[in-house]
Amino acid sequence: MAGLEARGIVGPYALLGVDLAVRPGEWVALLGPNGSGKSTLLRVMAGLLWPKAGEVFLEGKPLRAYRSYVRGRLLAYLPQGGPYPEGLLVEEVVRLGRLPHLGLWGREGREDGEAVEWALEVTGASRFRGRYLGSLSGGERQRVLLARALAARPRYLLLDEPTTFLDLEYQGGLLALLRGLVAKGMGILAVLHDPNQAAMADRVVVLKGGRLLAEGRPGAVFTEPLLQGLYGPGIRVAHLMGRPHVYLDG
Ligand SMILES: Nc1ncnc2c1ncn2[C@@H]1O[C@H](COP(=O)(O)OP(=O)(O)OP(=O)(O)O)[C@@H](O)[C@H]1O
Repeated sequence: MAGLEARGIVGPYALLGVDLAVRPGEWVALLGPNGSGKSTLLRVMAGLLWPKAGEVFLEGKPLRAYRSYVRGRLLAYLPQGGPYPEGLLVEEVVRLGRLPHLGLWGREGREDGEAVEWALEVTGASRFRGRYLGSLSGGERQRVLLARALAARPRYLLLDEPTTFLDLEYQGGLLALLRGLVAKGMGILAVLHDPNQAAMADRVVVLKGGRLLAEGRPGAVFTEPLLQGLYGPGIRVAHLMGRPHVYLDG
């Protein structure tokens, strides 16, 4: 079946039995308090950590049965932090995203060049192309790393707090970009701390203590009782233009 699916994931670390699926053309936001297991789950679904029990399926086949270059064509992952290839030029960093597509001799073709140009363009990173990654600000670097993930032209994109470091304009740009990618058929799973950003997704999944606490449309999941249970009594929810807006009542 088309999709990236985690079934009954137990361990490593905090995960106590989690089921989560993302389908092509769907944007799922993953939320939860610090330490609830979001990054761990993302890394399990990216094939970077192996669970103690349970299995991840990619297009119906166990993720561990894929050769890494085949998996790398289908699945891209943007981590939360480093290490970063600081000594590489931005264009070189983004070209790394094409590695799963290159043959034995690593020769790049027209399609590879086009994918790199497209990724630099849509992330607004073109103007940094000749600079070293290590010379960029945190937000600029984040856009380049997203471009590297997109350059693979993956079917599924896993993003761990992609809006961190971005100013408000680029946060909006990134969320609009995700919406556009989903409209073209990409499946996206993004860890987002801000419920207002998560409310733009098709579906939200909330983790607490390594278990799935709630899942569904943002408007159905983001209620005051649920959010207050997660983040404290100061959370309020207003509804504007059919979408929940979450704020702190100081
Ligand atoms: N390498 C590790 N060794 C031991 N414990 C770990 C390791 N990585 C994560 N953990 C633990 O697993 C739990 C979940 O961590 P994880 O990073 O998945 O949480 P998170 O929900 O992404 O948190 P945050 O919102 O703070 O990023 C935490 O208690 C963390 O300390």
